[in-house]
Amino acid sequence: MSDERRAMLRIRRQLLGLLRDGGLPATVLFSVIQLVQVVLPALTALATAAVVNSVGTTANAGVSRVVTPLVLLAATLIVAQILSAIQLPTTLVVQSRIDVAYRERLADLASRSETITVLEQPAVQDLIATANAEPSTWIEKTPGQGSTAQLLLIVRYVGLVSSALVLVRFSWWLVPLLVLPAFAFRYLALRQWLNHFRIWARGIGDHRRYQYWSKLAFAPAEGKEIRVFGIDDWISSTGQNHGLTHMRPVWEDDYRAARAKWLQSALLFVPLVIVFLAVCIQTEHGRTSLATETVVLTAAWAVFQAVGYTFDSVAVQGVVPVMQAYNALDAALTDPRRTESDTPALTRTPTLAFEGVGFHYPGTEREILKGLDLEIRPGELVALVGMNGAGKSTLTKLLAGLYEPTAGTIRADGRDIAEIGYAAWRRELAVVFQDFVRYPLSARENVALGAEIDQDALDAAAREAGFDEVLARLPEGWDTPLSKERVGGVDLSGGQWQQVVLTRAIYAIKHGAKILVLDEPTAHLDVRTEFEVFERLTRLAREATVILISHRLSTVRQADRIVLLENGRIAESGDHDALMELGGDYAAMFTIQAERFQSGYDDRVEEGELL
Ligand SMILES: Nc1ncnc2c1ncn2[C@@H]1O[C@H](COP(=O)(O)OP(=O)(O)OP(=O)(O)O)[C@@H](O)[C@H]1O
Repeated sequence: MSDERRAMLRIRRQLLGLLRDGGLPATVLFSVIQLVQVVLPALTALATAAVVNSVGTTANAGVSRVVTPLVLLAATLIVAQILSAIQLPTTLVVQSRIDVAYRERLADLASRSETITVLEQPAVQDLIATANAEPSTWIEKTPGQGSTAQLLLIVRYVGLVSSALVLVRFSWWLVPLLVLPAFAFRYLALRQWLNHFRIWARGIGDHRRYQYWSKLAFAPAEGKEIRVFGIDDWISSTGQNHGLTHMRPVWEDDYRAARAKWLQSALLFVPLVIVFLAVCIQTEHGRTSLATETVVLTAAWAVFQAVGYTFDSVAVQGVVPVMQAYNALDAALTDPRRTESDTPALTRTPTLAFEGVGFHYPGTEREILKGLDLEIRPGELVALVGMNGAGKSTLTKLLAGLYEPTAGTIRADGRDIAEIGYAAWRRELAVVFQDFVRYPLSARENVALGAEIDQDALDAAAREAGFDEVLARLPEGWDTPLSKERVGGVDLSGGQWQQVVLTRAIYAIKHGAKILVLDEPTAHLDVRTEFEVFERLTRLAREATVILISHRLSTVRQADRIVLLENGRIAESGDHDALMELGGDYAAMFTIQAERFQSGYDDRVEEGELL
């Protein structure tokens, strides 16, 4: 068996396995409906034959002979109606349950990698986009649609066997006469579909561009510019051009396919006509009954229905790229060292030690950190300063275990944090990144982020982050959604958002986190608010170690220690007075900033208040 076939078989098995997620009752009901539906044509054939048969004998045997077959026929027709009525809702329930479970597994998979190194690879991002299974085109299918289609493909063979069994009772040669052309019909129809599929997919780039340009007109931000610049005609014609470039080859293929349909039609009708004529001639000569004729013709048509239906195969094809991407992600994101533990990694605030830490980002050569040594004592407030691009944020990402050092080790009380296990280690940290996420959730949810709600601790954290004043102005206080897109929601300013994430970090400390890492948490705050927040952080440092990155040297001067990062190493380290006395780069940077303040650069600060 070729590798391609083996891979396809694996995906088919996987799709069938997904049916478990549909829930037992719904999946069983779905399967029964499909099964009954495919054997119904054979049953209908038999019931119809029984009716036809009984009509001929009524005169001799009385009305009762005809009632039973009629009831049988009516029952099959009623069952068919009932099944078709509940088929759609059952299918939707099964499909959506499978999709929900699949997406949960995919999210689990994405968070399985301890570091974000793999996630940053463009190839992995492409896989994630495909595995996400959000069909934006008719050729793409979700795992739920694929797995129900795969089940149907199998069930249809049951339909084929039941119709073949009915036929074989009358004449064995009817089976190959009908089944073989039916498979040939299926082969041709599928080939045509797959070709259509390929042509459609080839122009996917133009299709996406068409979608982009078509949506532009409705987007509020772009809508502003479109109106101001008067470019609506240009936008719509550009979109249309992409649409036409994509669709022209597809339409040409449609015409070609329509012209080639005669062969498929011949495969469908010639055997049926032969069977029809053969049965008619036999009936004519009294060798077979009208009832037999009815059965044979109905069952013959059912054979074509069972085999000739290709949409299920097309649906399975539509989910193949999704499952391939999922399997590739599964392999790429499996981290053999992952440790799962609910117990806290540390019992007390540890001494942190960066020992000869070197680092370059994956896929790049440039050393961002070069043999960096730094020790941070428990409860110390360390300010990390340096020029743009010096590697300050990189250092915090290494501390959070998002990347692993390419040289050296980071230790907590002597233990390598990689050995502790990053998941357990991160529970000891509260981190505010520069590019934090603004969740469209309530203020309370934005702060607690899934942690248990302790309202007193939330209020205290809000006070310490200076967020309490903003909260007081929010229409629903803690319950106010922090997004204009939510009903009753509000938009916060950049500085107010920073107060939200600061509150989140302080709340985490109140819930046991032992190290607070703040990457420019106050850059958007006005100088006075920043100063107040910093003062509160100084008090917080008694509960936890605080590592703070800031460019405002006037604010960080109160830190226990200021560490200047330069060329991937620690260039200067000490408290403000010691570094000023040293007269190095820190002193120079501080003097420049101080002069700017004194010359009235920021009139919100009273001279001398912060410096
Ligand atoms: N994901 C990444 N992949 C490759 N290079 C990166 C990545 N993130 C950052 N860098 C590079 O690493 C260097 C250090 O960046 P980093 O963000 O650590 O600096 P920083 O000291 O925090 O700067 P700033 O003060 O501007 O925030 C920069 O040159 C940056 O371009």
